[in-house]
Amino acid sequence: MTLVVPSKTPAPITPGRQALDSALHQLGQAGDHLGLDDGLRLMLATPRRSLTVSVPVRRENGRLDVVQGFRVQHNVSRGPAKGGIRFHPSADLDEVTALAMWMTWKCALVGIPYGGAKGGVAVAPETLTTRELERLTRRYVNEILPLIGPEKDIPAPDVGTDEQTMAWIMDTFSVNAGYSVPGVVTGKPTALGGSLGRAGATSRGVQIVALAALGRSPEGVTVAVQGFGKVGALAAQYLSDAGCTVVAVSDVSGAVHASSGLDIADLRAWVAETGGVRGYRHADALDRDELFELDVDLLVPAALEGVITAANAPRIRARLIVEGANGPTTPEADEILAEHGTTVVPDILANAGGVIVSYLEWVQNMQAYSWSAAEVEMRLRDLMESAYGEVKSLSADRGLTLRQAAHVIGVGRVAEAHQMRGLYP
Ligand SMILES: NC(=O)c1ccc[n+]([C@@H]2O[C@H](COP(=O)([O-])OP(=O)(O)OC[C@H]3O[C@@H](n4cnc5c(N)ncnc54)[C@H](O)[C@@H]3O)[C@@H](O)[C@H]2O)c1
Repeated sequence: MTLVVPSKTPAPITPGRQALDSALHQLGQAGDHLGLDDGLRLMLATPRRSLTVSVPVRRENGRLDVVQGFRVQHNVSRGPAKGGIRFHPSADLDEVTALAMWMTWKCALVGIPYGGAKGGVAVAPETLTTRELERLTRRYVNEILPLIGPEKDIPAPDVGTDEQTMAWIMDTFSVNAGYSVPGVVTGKPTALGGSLGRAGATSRGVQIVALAALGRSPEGVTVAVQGFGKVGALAAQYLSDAGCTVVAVSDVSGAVHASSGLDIADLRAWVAETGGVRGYRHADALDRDELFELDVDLLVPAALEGVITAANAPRIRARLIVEGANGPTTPEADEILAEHGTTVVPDILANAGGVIVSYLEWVQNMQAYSWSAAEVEMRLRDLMESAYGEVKSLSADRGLTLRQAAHVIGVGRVAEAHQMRGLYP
């Protein structure tokens, strides 16, 4: 059964609505497999709390702009809500709801005691000065203040936000509380209680599951990565460090290709200097869309959702796709890839390294204690490898794709929590 939840977004279909439709489709499939009743399906399809806020921001030239912001807590049956905050012009309530839903299943799948949430502000951060960005962040936090807190809902970085954004959030929340509350956000600078290993955690997790799914020596394995931000750049770096040959990467500025392999450290330095991969001198320029069709072994989408569709899936030659991004593959594309025998390691498993180390950061904050980088990485590796093993074996036992198996496990654990807690009143 595919669940249909009324949308606040009118036609035409937006990218956010497509993401929410995909998330509901995946939930519907898992619900069928688990035999969930309609009432429970409706509970799981419906966010517990959704807040839309207007965020006024004073620009440097004195003009006042007002942008929309959102915070959605999809489910809190297993613990406090957890999920990133995105600053991107296409952020809307549907997109944020889909991303929050995926967070719920992801936390349950990797066995950490959180529910799912997400936040977004419909703004292009690169068009704002640092001071404008700080004012916008603080005002947005002030608007969503009633929802967040270390025991209620803990934000983290996502597209367009970073450690600095988290520092402003932590400060704004703490000033309002009257004392320092490091546990209100994760992905903070280490100077404020951030965890060692958090910055590269999502990418490290991508590397761990990619190597497990390859099932052979990484030497000679060719890789293409879409998106060269926080997740994509370090995923490319860690895969390259492991012995893979990263032949192509793209970002919003363009795409570059070198059949003998890119020097990822050098390319990261180029991006730090120029702002994008475009024009990198030791590689050829490539059309951004061509990256998906390259004859590579491994494809890592690490930008935005809805990029692998029925239109380009038939031309994908990679035998393995590891989803660094959330929701990069539409359900129609998923079917085509499954028919072609392409293995897709789904987002809720592949990019769970970020929320795992966020959880470890929060545990350290709540205990006023810190672990070494090696301890953090060991715990991350343990949780990623055991979740991968569970998904792989359920997929083999029941003839499911890895995405279906991951959803059956994640949705099943949340459904069980609901059933055990019962319904109040
Ligand atoms: N940051 C995290 O810890 C984390 C954790 C789990 C999942 N994710 C997911 O990973 C994805 C990337 O997040 P991030 O934190 O790296 O964001 P980011 O803002 O740091 O990077 C996004 C990258 O995507 C690129 N991009 C945007 N549009 C593109 C296009 N059309 N073609 C090619 N590249 C394009 C940007 O230029 C940038 O390089 C998102 O789906 C996010 O939800 C992030």
